Amino acid sequence: MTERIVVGAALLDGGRLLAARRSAPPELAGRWELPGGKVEEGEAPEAALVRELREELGVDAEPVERVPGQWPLRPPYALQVWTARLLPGSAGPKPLEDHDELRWLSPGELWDVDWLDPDVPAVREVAARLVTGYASE
Ligand SMILES: Nc1nc2c([nH]c(=O)n2[C@H]2C[C@H](O)[C@@H](COP(=O)(O)OP(=O)(O)OP(=O)(O)O)O2)c(=O)[nH]1
Repeated sequence: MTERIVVGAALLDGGRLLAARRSAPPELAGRWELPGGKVEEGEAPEAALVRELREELGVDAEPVERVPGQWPLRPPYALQVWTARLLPGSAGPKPLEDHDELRWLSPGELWDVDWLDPDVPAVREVAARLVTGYASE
């Protein structure tokens, strides 16, 4: 079975990370994730990330850097994560699709939300980078 990639965005702004609460499907609703979605056939993952952030949150964003690692989801899917930032002039994120609540989490709040299980190691990687400050502008 060919592996299919789901991209998640660790959208960072002012040293905070955006978390999004899923509204569907029922088995995932209420859990928190990095906004994103499935990479389409022939699409680059970075392009999928930009597209999904526009569709789901109404923002103009750009990928910054791949977070090392890949985390298995329900086969054939696997999660890859990029840090991302809002472009100048972008609207602020709104839960337009798939989510019913958004939260900007400071480093001390990263574990206040109930992340989907596969996101936990990804958020841990992002947390290590937030603390060392490389993405905290
Ligand atoms: N977007 C996203 N999905 C995640 C994360 N962690 C995780 O387990 N998932 C799961 C939830 C879903 O089963 C799947 C992604 O599906 P999705 O519904 O977000 O993707 P999509 O927008 O492309 O959906 P669709 O076109 O099939 O409606 O991966 C995450 O951090 N971000």
